[in-house]
Amino acid sequence: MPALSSPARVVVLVSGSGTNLQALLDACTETSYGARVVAVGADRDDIEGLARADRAGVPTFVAKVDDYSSREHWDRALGDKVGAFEPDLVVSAGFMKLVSPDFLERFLTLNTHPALCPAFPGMHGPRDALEHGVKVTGATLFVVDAGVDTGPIVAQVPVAVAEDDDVESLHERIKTAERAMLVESVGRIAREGITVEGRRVRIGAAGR
Ligand SMILES: Nc1nc2c(c(=O)[nH]1)N[C@@H](CN(C=O)c1ccc(C(=O)N[C@@H](CCC(=O)O)C(=O)O)cc1)CN2
Ligand SMILES: NCC(=O)N[C@@H]1O[C@H](COP(=O)([O-])[O-])[C@@H](O)[C@H]1O
Repeated sequence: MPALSSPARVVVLVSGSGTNLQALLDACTETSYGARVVAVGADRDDIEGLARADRAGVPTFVAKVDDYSSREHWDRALGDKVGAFEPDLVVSAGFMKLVSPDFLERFLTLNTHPALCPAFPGMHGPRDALEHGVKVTGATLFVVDAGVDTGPIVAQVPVAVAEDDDVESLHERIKTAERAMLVESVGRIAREGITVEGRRVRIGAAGR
């Protein structure tokens, strides 16, 4: 991996409430954290994630699939909007669109997912975990690849499923653990670097 800027330049992609984004924005107020959110992008307007960026004084952009003649054009436009901010790292945090191999060639992209990958990929991790009856689920931070939630794993955190959980209560508890994992991992990557060799991800020494 090429050396990261100092502080590392991070573009965050969101589709909804943006609590993971907020956790990163809060962490980035400390110079010692080592990263800076340089822009926030979304696939839709009028979401709290974009409002959080506005309040923090961080530039935003929107790329809606319907505004482009094809999914490929959308993906290229998204990549160009991201690229304009010259990120060291892209963090997909509740971004509900799959990105192409071309996008992933251009940017080292992390995604946070509310399940213990490879279990329960897709858009409904907490629901699928509950329906399956698992007693432990959690969250995974991974390097995005061309599959759906299949990329090399950076970090995972377990969360116990309670007997009286519904999808909302379980997802909220996962999100609390997920935010801490995301903030810790992105900060370490920014300060220490990251190496991805096949499916093995290492943060530290040789990664910068
Ligand atoms: N190439 C990849 N792109 C992304 C991944 C990934 O693993 N590989 N992770 C996502 C986030 N994600 C779950 O973690 C996820 C997002 C979206 C979908 C999906 O099927 N989306 C549909 C549309 C849904 C909608 O707009 O409501 C789609 O993209 O057409 C599955 C998993 C970030 N990107
Ligand atoms: N497969 C993608 C997916 O399910 N993403 C999940 O959406 C939530 C977004 O919360 P936030 O908008 O409050 O950060 C997070 O739990 C994230 O892992």
